[in-house]
Amino acid sequence: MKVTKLTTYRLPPRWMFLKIETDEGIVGWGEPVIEGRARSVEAAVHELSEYVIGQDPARINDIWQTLYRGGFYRGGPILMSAISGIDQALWDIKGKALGVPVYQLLGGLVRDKIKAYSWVGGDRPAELIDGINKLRSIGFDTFKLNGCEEMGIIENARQIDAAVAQAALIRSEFGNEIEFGLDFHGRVSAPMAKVLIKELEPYRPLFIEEPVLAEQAEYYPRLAAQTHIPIAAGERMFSRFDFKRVLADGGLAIVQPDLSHAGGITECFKIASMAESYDVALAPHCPLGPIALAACLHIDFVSRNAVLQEQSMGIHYNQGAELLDYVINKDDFKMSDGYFYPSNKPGLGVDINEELVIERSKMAPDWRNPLWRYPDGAIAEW
Ligand SMILES: O=C(O)[C@H](O)[C@@H](O)[C@@H](O)[C@H](O)CO
Ligand SMILES: [Mg+2]
Repeated sequence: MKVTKLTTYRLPPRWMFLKIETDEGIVGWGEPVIEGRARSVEAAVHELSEYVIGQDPARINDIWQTLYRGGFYRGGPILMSAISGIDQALWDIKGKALGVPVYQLLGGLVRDKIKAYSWVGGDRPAELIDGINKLRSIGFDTFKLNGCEEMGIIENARQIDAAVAQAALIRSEFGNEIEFGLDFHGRVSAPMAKVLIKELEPYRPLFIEEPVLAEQAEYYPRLAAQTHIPIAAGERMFSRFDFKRVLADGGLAIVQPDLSHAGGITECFKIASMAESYDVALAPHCPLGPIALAACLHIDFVSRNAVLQEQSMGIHYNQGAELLDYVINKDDFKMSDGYFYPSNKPGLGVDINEELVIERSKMAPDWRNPLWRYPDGAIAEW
């Protein structure tokens, strides 16, 4: 079998799908994208396609190594997201050619289901109680919300208290009936992370995500030493080589590689195993579409240290399309009582409605995240 064509479709809300065709008629789908830089990743996919077209799609490892090492420069969000989507599509092809789900090719199920969590509250957390109640009614008991709004490098007590108040409100309303992660979203400086985490201790969030920016990863062990709250990060790390330093330095209780940014199934399977060797949990990051989510689930179903799966149903970013809009059979994502269950379909197990994809790709938005500024006009981390 040989790869014959790579086609990309930028789509609402802010996604990109990649279709890889072969000379035997088997097609694989991937989701290479960096939210807000879709066109850059699209260019990277097509630049890398010369190393994929004409190749045997079964040789995923060799293609991955060629894409990663073949251009001298390597890593980073754009190239690794392009590699991720190509990798996902190649695994989809392999599973379809062999008639088995990808997780069977990775050693089979290590669990019967994986717990999902849902975002609540949006960019500037609001209506948390209503949001959580609505999501509880469809089976979720684990949530994630932004831990704060803009946070100055040195912030005043009012902002700190406002951030803490939302955690206090959730605990006072729901006690320990539900769990919630707080995503600092990289908005918090290292000095303020110490202050905010200390004030949050009494409310016992399930984890604190990206307490500082990935470029400040040396603070993870220092922050972990001052708190009992598990620290999570990983969406802005792009290969084993980013994760190895962080795992060796310690501090992370949960790694959150993104299957569409950190090298795809091939690389994230290895990252999951590296994390397990440090007794670190896995919770793949996935605010994206159905192909990315399917790729995450295959890794969840073969990784003992997988604990939680992010998914984007109802996420505040999904304006113009929802998670399963482009999926022909919504039951591909069997979900009940807040858990996802493995699909028995071959490959990634997602049948994409290509006709709809082609039609909606004609109105693909150039999504951008908001640009936040402090009162003094300086750029704030969003
Ligand atoms: O945890 C999450 O889902 C992420 O922090 C998410 O909010 C961002 O990755 C966003 O998608 C960037 O545009
Ligand atoms: Mg996050």
